[in-house]
Amino acid sequence: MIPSFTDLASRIDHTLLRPDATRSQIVQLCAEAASAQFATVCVPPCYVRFAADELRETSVLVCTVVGFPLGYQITKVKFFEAHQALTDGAKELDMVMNIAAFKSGRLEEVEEEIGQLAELCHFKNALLKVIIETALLNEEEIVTACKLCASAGADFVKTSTGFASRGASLADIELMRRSLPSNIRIKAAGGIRTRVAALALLAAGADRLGSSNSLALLEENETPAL
Ligand SMILES: O=C[C@H](O)COP(=O)(O)O
Repeated sequence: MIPSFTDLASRIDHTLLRPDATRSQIVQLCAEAASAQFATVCVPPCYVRFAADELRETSVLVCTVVGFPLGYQITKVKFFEAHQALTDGAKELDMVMNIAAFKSGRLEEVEEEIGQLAELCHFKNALLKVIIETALLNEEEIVTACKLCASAGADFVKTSTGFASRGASLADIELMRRSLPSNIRIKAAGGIRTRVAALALLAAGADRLGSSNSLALLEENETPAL
């Protein structure tokens, strides 16, 4: 079933994570999110407090990133980053999994790190999304990463940072949905540019979408393209 405008908007994180993002662009992002009623604005950590202030009289939440975009920061650094973001007003954190440790077979360390951040988020009534960066993983690794995120207490598993060689694909979402328990949600992100692509990702099992082109996803009359 095709979601209504409001339902679709409520599944989107209106995202601006470019390194050259300015304060005035964050003001515009927040105004657009309030008007369209997106789920969150996803902003760089340095703008969390500012965005929370801009959105204080709206229902739009602030989301930010941790260990972004490469994921190989040590746990103490990620924990501090997460703690500061939550103190500044973030209600959702998109944390990059330690892909380097994962690829080295150090799965317990990866799970322990996610578990620490999940516990912190839940203590502060916030949600943790874990970015596994599917562009860097094969199918077996995607399945393993999903199971590890689920057992560590993540609320969502997210496909991509938007800074790797590719973003979310339908195949990623289908595989992730098959690999995750039904209570763990999926966020598709990276390169989602059209309403047709957005609807296909939702139909494949995504619960949330992250896009730096969110307004276009709400447009009804686009040229179909994936
Ligand atoms: O987390 C979300 C991504 O950074 C968004 O990627 P995008 O800029 O390709 O839409």
